[in-house]
Amino acid sequence: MTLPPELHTLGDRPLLVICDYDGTLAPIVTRPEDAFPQPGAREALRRLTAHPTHHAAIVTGRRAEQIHALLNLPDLPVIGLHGMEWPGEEIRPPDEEALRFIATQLPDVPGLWLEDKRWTLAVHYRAVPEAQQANVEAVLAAVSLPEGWEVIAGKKVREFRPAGFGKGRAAQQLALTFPLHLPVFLGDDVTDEEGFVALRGQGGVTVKVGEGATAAEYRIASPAEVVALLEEWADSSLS
Ligand SMILES: O=P(O)(O)OC[C@H]1O[C@H](O[C@H]2O[C@H](CO)[C@@H](O)[C@H](O)[C@H]2O)[C@H](O)[C@@H](O)[C@@H]1O
Repeated sequence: MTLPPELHTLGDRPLLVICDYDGTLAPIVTRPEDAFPQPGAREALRRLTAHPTHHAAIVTGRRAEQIHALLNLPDLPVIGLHGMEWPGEEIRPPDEEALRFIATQLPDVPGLWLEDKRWTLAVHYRAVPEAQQANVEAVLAAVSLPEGWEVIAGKKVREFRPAGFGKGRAAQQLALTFPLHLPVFLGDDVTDEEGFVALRGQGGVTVKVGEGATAAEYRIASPAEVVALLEEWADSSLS
């Protein structure tokens, strides 16, 4: 494993380590309920959460409660639903009419399944036969959106959500909450690109996990490499 050398020496500021979950802390698998953390991820995050100077947080497209169930780290802040859900904050009621309107337009294709997150709707097509996936993408792109809604692309998923959120805003807000810390954002998916752009604008460190075009400054290969970095940062102390 050869990690970008700059990531070993991030300077003398305490770190604010912001991680995405799927594809970053857990390998991508067929069924979201089977996406268990990469070995070592939980312990490294536990140590970062308890660290005297560094901080850690998760920013995810999932519901925060799912991440808490998977990681079992109650003290680790989790921002869920692409920035809609913040620890200790009341989330506005879901727009059920908008969700119904979207659902009525979805295609009935074998293998397609809906992940109802109450506030957003993720349409997964990983199990649709490969030859039909481009067509499914086109149909999902043509769904007529309720006012104030948007659709975002992820790995074999399209997610319908209220506009005005996103990982970029979430990462920015976290960075503003800890202005003395150096924000570091690790993510693997298209939705993480907003986070990379936002934090590059604030002098943060951005790390893309895996292949694909990216706005991140650095790239590493896999969740196993994420764990190696988290362990190293959890070991680091400021002199
Ligand atoms: O922001 P994240 O923490 O990365 O969450 C993004 C989405 O992750 C999940 O779906 C993705 O991972 C699944 C498990 O590996 C995979 O089966 C699926 O194809 C991927 O799209 C999750 O189900 C979504 O709700 C999240 O938005």
